[in-house]
Amino acid sequence: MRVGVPKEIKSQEYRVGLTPDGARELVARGHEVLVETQAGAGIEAGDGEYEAAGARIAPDAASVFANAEMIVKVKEPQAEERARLTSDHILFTYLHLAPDAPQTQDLIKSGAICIAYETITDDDGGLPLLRPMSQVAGRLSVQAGAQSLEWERRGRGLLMGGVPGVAPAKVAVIGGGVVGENATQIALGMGAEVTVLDRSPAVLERLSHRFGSSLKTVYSTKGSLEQVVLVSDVVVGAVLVAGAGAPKLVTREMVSGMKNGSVLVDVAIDQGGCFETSKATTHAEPTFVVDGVVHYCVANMPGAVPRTSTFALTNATLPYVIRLADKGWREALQADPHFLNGLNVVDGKVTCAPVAKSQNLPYVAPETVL
Ligand SMILES: NC(=O)C1=CN([C@@H]2O[C@H](COP(=O)(O)OP(=O)(O)OC[C@H]3O[C@@H](n4cnc5c(N)ncnc54)[C@H](O)[C@@H]3O)[C@@H](O)[C@H]2O)C=CC1
Ligand SMILES: CC(=O)C(=O)O
Ligand SMILES: [Mg+2]
Repeated sequence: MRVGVPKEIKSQEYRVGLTPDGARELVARGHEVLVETQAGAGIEAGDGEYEAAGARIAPDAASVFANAEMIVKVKEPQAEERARLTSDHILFTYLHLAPDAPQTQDLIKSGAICIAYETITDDDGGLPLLRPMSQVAGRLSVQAGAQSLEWERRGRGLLMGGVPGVAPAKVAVIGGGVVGENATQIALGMGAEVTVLDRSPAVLERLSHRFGSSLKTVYSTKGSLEQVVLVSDVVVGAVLVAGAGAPKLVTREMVSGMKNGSVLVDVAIDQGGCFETSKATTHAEPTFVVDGVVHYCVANMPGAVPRTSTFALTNATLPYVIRLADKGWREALQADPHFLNGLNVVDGKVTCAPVAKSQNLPYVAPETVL
């Protein structure tokens, strides 16, 4: 198969969909790899490294899209990239379609086979291609929260861990999955006072077991959530209902009741955000203030650390890229119902139930399109 890797064009996105090592694996299996010039600049993988791995370098995105059967990316295709998609393409990348009607409409119109990293499942009930970026984003969320607490950044002027004799910041983490667990680890490591809320008792039990009495766990209800949020200095939003728009758990009213200079970090912003006052921001201008509360809502947080993130991402995605290239999309998805859960849009039909529901579109079961 001809596999194309365009340079990412989302604001401040320096990851790349395939490393030179990944290209080497595909080439060794008889596939052709076409990489846009400078696509690996953010991980210091020059064109020469891709060429040494057996890939060809394309001068621009247009020639990658025109000559590749499968496009492997990191972020959801931007409008300019969507315009290049045709019914001859397989698109394999993060999509986050539930809150994104314009993208969904463009993918429907393209006729392409669109497989989303974030809805592929595994036997343990996890999301193996979201997991590595959730690990990165969870850890980064606490760094972002700590920085946003600084006075010059319009925060309360608190040091996350305090110092002897002065109390640390209070951090609440809503959602104790992969993002939540990684945020908890870093926040506790920095010396913050940390509370995790989740509506799954099993999740709370797992975290309580891992972190012991240094972590407070709270079963999440409207009432308990409000109580914790109102006294917190930093709140990390880390909930997910796979494929669906994030539930708005923190209301505008709760936000206005928070202390001035408190910080909300909405990691769930890629699924629309779990704070009512959130709107997506970029690394160029990551924060804004509503009712005195600093909001950090960057939808591609791992893009800030492209080296760590690209390698972590491609460790997870490469085996799936290889299966698609070796077998073709139909056979690869037929062989694995978890992989099939990644199919979001095909031939103009929406095959991911939560996406169809979020946007009032007809749903077609993915098994029926194979
Ligand atoms: N902004 C960014 O750059 C990035 C964002 N993300 C996003 O972070 C979010 C979280 O991802 P993961 O941790 O991997 O998901 P996960 O599935 O591992 O964890 C989500 C947790 O939320 C809990 N939850 C769901 N609804 C809830 C509710 N109403 N109240 C309390 N808890 C609730 C679940 O029980 C689960 O424990 C996703 O939206 C993901 O796409 C992930 C990576 C990067
Ligand atoms: C998962 C996601 O949104 C990201 O890695 O950018
Ligand atoms: Mg206020």
